[in-house]
Amino acid sequence: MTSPLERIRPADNAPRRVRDLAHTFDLRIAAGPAPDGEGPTVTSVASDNRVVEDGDLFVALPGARAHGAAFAADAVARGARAVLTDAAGADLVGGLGVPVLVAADPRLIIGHVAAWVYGSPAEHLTTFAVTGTNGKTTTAYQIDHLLRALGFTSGLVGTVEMRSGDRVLPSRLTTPEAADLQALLAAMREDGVRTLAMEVSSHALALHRVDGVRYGVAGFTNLSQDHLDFHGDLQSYFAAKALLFTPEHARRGVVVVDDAWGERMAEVATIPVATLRTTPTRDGGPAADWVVTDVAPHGTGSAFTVTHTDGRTLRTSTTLPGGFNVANAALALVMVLEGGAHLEDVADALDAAGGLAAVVPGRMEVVSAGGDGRPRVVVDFAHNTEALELALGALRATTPGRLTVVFGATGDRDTGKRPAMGAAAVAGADVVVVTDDDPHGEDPAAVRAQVLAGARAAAAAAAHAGGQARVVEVREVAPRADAIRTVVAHAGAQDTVLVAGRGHETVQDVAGVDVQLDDRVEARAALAARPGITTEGTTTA
Ligand SMILES: CC(=O)N[C@H]1[C@@H](OP(=O)(O)OP(=O)(O)OC[C@H]2O[C@@H](n3ccc(=O)[nH]c3=O)[C@H](O)[C@@H]2O)O[C@H](CO)[C@@H](O)[C@@H]1O[C@H](C)C(=O)N[C@@H](C)C(=O)N[C@H](CCC(=O)O)C(=O)O
Ligand SMILES: Nc1ncnc2c1ncn2[C@@H]1O[C@H](COP(=O)(O)OP(=O)(O)OP(=O)(O)O)[C@@H](O)[C@H]1O
Repeated sequence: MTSPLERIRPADNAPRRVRDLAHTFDLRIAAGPAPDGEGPTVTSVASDNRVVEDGDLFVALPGARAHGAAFAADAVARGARAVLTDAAGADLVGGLGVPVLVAADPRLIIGHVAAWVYGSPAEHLTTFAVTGTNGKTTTAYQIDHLLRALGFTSGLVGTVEMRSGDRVLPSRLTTPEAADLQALLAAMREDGVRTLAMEVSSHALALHRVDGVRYGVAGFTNLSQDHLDFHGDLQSYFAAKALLFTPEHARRGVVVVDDAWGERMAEVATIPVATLRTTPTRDGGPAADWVVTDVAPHGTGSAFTVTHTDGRTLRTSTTLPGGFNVANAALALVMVLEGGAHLEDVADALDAAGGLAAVVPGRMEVVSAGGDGRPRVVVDFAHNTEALELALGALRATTPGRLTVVFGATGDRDTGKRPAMGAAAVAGADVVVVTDDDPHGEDPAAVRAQVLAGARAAAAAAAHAGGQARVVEVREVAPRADAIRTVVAHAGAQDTVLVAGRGHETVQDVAGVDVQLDDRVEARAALAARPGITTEGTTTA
C-alpha cells in the first residue's frame, strides 16, 4: 500500500462546463471568476494535487492529516481549472484565479461529481464487487480469470494492482479514492474493457470512495476481527460492509453464509441476495440457495461441485490450496452466474481454462514446492488471526515434517489482534518465528513483544495440555529478511515454511522510511543458498 502516487486516467474526456457542475450539484461559488456564459470547463477530477493535470477539477477534501485546500494553489499551477471544497477549505484557499465551488461535505458528493464529469463510466461495464475481511483479492482474481475465460476484456481493481486493458499499475490502496476510481473506470471504457472485478474495502464504503458506482453483483466473503483501529468495533465494521448490499451500491448480491456474519448480511441486505454455503451446515443452520459439495483434493488445490436449489449444478476445481480457496472460487463462480452468465458457457470456459486457476500474487504463492532436498516455502498475505489459522491449517494437511511460520503484526494498526495472532500461530505450527511486518511509526520491538506474549502464553498452555501436550518452539528474529533467510536455511527437506503477512508487498514502511523487502525474493535467495537434489539425485547449488 505504499506504491507511488500514480493513477490510470482516460486520455480523452469530453469537457464539462463548471457552470453546469455548480448547477447540477447545487454548489455555492465562493471565489474566483464566476463560471458564467460558456465559462471554464473541466475534463477530469483529482483529489490529490500531485496527480493534477491540465483541465482537472481539484477536489480539496478535509482529512486527518491535512486539508486538501492547502494544496489548491499547487493544483492550479499544475492546470486545475476549478476547485471544489468545503467552507473551511474556501477560507483557506483565498483567491486562486479559478472558480472555487463550495459543498457542505465534498466527500459525500465527490464520487457522484467524478461520475458526472466522466459520463458515468461504470454504467458501461458489467461490474462485480467483492467485500469481506479475507478473500477479496483472491475472489476478485478468480472472477477476472473466469470472465477472461468467457472471452471478455476484463478490468481489475484491488490490493495488488489496477488493470485497464494493457495499462497496469501497482495499487496504493485496496479501493482507490473516488476521483481516481472514476478516472480508472473512464480509462476502462476507453480501453474497450467490458467487465470489471473489483475489491471494495470497508474503508472505501465508510469514506464514500465507491459512491457513484452501482455494481451489477456484490459479493461477501466473511467477517472477522480486523481494522478495528478505524471502525471502532465489529458492529461498525460490519455496518460499513453492509452498505455494499444496498440499492445505492449494487443491484444484487451473493453472500457466503458459512459464518454468522454472513447470515446476518443476507438478512440485512436491501437488494436481492443469493446465499452460498461452502462448508457443511451447522446444526439447524438455514439452507442456502447455492451449496458446495464433494470437495476433494485435485492437483495443488481442490475439486468441488456447486449446486443451486433449482437443480443447476457444475463441477470444477481451483488450483489454490486450502478449504478457504474453495470458498473464494465458489463465490467467484456464483457471482458470475448470478450476473447472468449461462451455466453451460461457464462450464465450457472453465474446462478450457483448467478451472478457477487464477494466479494471485502473494496468496498461498508457492515459492518452492519442496521435494528436492529443500523445504516447501509458501508466501501468504494472512495478516489477521483467522487468515493465519486457515493458512496454517491448509498447509498442515500436506506437510510431512515440521511446519514453521514466520510472521509479525503491523504497527499503528489494530493492536488488539497481536496476541491472538501469536496464539493462532502456536496452535497451527511447530515452530513460530515472530518478526516485523510493517512497523509504520511504532517501535518494532514493542509490536513483536505483544505478538510474542500471546505466542508464549499459548505455547506454555500447549506444553501442559495433558494427553494433547505439544512442544512448540517460539523464537524472535528481526529484521524480517534475516528471519526469512534463517528459517529457510535451517528447515528440513520434509518441512513447510509459511512466510505470512505481506504477500505481494515489496516495500516495508519503517518509521516513514520505505525499505525494499519482498518476502518471495528473500525466500528464493535463501533457497538458492542451500544445496538441493534434482530428480536424478545429483546435488544442485
Ligand atoms: C483512513 C483513510 O483511509 N485515510 C485515507 C485518506 O486520508 P485523509 O482523508 O485523512 O487524508 P489526508 O492525508 O489528511 O489528506 C487530506 C486531503 O489532502 C490531499 N493531499 C494530501 C497531501 C498532499 O500532499 N496533497 C494532497 O492533495 C489528500 O489526497 C486528501 O484528499 O485519504 C488519503 C489520500 O487518499 C489516504 O492516503 C488515506 O489512506 C490512509 C493513509 C490508509 O492507509 N488507508 C488504509 C487504512 C485503507 O484505506 N485501507 C483500505 C483497505 C484495508 C484492507 O482491507 O486491508 C483500502 O481500501 O486500501
Ligand atoms: N475465504 C477466506 N477465508 C479466510 N481466509 C482467507 C480467505 N481467502 C483468503 N484468506 C486468507 O487471507 C489472506 C488474504 O487473502 P486475500 O488477499 O484474498 O484477502 P483480502 O480480503 O483481499 O485481504 P486484504 O483486504 O487484507 O487485502 C490470504 O493470504 C489467506 O491467508
